[in-house]
Amino acid sequence: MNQSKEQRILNFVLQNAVRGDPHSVVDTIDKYCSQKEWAMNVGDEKGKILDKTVQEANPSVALELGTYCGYSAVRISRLLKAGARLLTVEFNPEFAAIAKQMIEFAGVQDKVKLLEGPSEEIIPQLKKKYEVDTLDFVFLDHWKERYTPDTILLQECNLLRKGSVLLADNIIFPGAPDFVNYVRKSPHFQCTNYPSHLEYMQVEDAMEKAVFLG
Ligand SMILES: CCCNc1ncnc2c1ncn2[C@@H]1O[C@H](/C=C/CNC(=O)c2cc(-c3ccc(F)cc3)cc(O)c2O)[C@@H](O)[C@H]1O
Ligand SMILES: [Mg+2]
Repeated sequence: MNQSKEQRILNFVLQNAVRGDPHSVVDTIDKYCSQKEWAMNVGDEKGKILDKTVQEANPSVALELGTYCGYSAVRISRLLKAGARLLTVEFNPEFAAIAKQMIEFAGVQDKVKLLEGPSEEIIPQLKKKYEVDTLDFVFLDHWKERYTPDTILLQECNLLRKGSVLLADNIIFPGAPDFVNYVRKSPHFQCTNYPSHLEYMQVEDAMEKAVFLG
């Protein structure tokens, strides 16, 4: 049976990137998805905004919602300090299997824990099952209509602390209007908008940073 696009992306990385080199894995995925088949990785332009936000936050514990092929998991984890970790959540088993191989090939498996399941089930387990106290950084890149309910759930589960940084992809395209309204209207978040472009396209997009104020 013919391969999925995600399998083709992984194969291209396995054949063209440098094993153990997360930077080369990120660049190789960008090369494939800009030249051969578009895919919904955050990409290099928005990836640079992600990099800066992660470096500023310098998280000990980071969470990603929506692993997909593992592009941003590799991109984030390559910047983490020794002993820091990224928990990434993916509920599609095919995508989780691809991402697992991508993470291992990049050599960041000691920093990344892939949690397979829906975010609304995983988030309430983070404290007890995954020994999380609070989250220093959260990257939201899963289903756009889930950004708001999951942000509320993170607060209900006491997973945010004063200064926790949320960064959301696709604020313009496909768009997350209820999330933007929610965080910008909330007295508990200080928001910053970062205009950019949709991955691999000349289409306007943006990221939104929302810092939890406690
Ligand atoms: C139970 C559903 C909510 N909880 C969830 N828990 C765990 N994983 C979840 C998830 N939702 C979705 N996922 C996973 O996240 C990923 C989904 C991401 C959704 N992203 C998009 O739709 C998206 C879409 C575009 C896009 C842009 C232009 C266009 F023409 C078409 C698409 C660009 C992006 O950057 C995107 O992020 C998948 O791997 C999916 O399996
Ligand atoms: Mg996205």
